[in-house]
Amino acid sequence: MQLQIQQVVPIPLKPNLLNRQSDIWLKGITFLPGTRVKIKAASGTGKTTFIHFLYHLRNDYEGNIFWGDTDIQNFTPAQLAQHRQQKISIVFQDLRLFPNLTARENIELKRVMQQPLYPESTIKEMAEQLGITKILHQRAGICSYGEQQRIAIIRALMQPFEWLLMDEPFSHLDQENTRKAAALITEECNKRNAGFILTDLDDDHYFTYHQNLVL
Ligand SMILES: Nc1ncnc2c1ncn2[C@@H]1O[C@H](COP(=O)(O)OP(=O)(O)OP(=O)(O)O)[C@@H](O)[C@H]1O
Repeated sequence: MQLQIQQVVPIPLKPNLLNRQSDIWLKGITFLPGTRVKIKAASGTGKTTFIHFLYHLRNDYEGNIFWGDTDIQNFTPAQLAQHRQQKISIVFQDLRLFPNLTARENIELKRVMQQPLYPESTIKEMAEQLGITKILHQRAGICSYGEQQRIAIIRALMQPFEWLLMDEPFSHLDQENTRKAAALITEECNKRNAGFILTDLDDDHYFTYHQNLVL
């Protein structure tokens, strides 16, 4: 499924953005299926805002966002729910784990929210790959931010998707753990022929991107 952004601008930020150069705001841009897109921008320039527009958590923008042929504003609640279960997955910047559930329960909830894509054993396999097996039984709320980030990444990989949205997904990880997480994400996207959109403050060398954009 291709994604098209047409002349999008956040209404609250419009006065500030009109004087800035951007590859995305107020532009026409297409993200082809299965491609890897990096969006780099300084703090406070709208990365989270843009990701929330794509996931339809916010709609205070002008312009249009098309997932395939459908303007996201025209999705019914049922279509949006199905879209989020089958077509797009997300790693939020603020992670949004349930603090009183264990790491495993947070991931398991996502696994069973639709016809499960993977057996339960995959949770342990991915946790081993990312080095968080020991905290799977621990409440997410007492896990370190780096551990929580890895839980959120595995949770996002538990469901089917054509696009994975990731908002500064490695901000609490050291280089070695980022390398491992990037390898797992690449493997999972390749299995699904899926694309991803990743935001970050700086350049990185963990992926080869098809599009490298500045917000
Ligand atoms: N609903 C809103 N109304 C008005 N301004 C908002 C709203 N939401 C966010 N902003 C402002 O929009 C700007 C961009 O915020 P956003 O969180 O998208 O930036 P960001 O690039 O993700 O930042 P960071 O890298 O620090 O996480 C900020 O100045 C923020 O205060």
